[in-house]
Amino acid sequence: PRTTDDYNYTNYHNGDEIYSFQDMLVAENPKLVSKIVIGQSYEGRPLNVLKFSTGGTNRRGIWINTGIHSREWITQASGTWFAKKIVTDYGHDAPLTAILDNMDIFLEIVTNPDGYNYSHKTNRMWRKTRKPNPGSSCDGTDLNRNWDAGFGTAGSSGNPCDQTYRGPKAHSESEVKSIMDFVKSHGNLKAFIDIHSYSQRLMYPYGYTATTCNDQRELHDLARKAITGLASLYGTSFRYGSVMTTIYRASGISIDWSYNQGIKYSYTFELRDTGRYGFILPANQIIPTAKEAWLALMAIMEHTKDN
Ligand SMILES: CS(=N)(=N)C[C@@H](Cc1ccccc1)C(=O)O
Ligand SMILES: [Zn+2]
Repeated sequence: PRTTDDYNYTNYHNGDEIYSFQDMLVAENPKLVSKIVIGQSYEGRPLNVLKFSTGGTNRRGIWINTGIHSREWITQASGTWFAKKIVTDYGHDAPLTAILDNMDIFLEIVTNPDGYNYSHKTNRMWRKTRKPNPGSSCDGTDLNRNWDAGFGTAGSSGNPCDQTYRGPKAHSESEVKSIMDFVKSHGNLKAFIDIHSYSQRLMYPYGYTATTCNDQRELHDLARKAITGLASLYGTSFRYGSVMTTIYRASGISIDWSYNQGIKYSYTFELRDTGRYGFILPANQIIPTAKEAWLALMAIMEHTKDN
């Protein structure tokens, strides 16, 4: 495709195609979109973050990432659709325009580029990174168990052959460390949203402990509002609540770390479906999935702007 208008959003794309989409989007919208390279993956791929900003200096920001688990292709595809939606709606949709007139949005679409490449070329069901583990024949670390929040406690594995292998130590993986460093250097992020698939859930901290987080009431009410908006489009139903109570104990997860950094509106999505297709969601569900999820994201972003 020569432009992001004739990019085919109804299909899945490999890492190179998504990276060229990102460059096209920046070139087409130089006053609204820029690309920040926050680091590189183990195999040397750039970790690209799209910044959507209408000005100001270090405005309050919203962080969104997709594709931490490479096989969850619906999330990178939705992230691509979100990026195009933002530039399309700015100046035309009043709620989105108000968000961007007050806040910046940071979107990392291919958060695990090595794993994503591997899931296209070699093993569709690959989840982790591609860094070898010394002393083991099993490669890769689970980027959603490597964060410095309850790291190494129950809810992750110390076995490199497990899908939830946490890595040798907290933020040992460059893909996690790069986001951590960016979040800390920015210092003014108010929302942190990590998008996964599948099982149709919207969750907030904590995963590493059964302790109720301080903002549980507000996060629960906002989650309910968000999934109500999501369901208004096609009737898709999401469960919601804390990670621990809604899915299972999970330690070293992104949103427990971001919440403990003081980013109150820390959420994680599990997009479609509930298991019929699982990670292999048919491409004809990409746009409906992205459209309904966008309604939930808008509810969270509007609330963040106003609080
Ligand atoms: C199917 S899955 N791997 N996306 C499920 C995902 C659930 C989860 C998301 C966010 C935080 C904690 C737990 C995970 O185990 O990482
Ligand atoms: Zn996942």
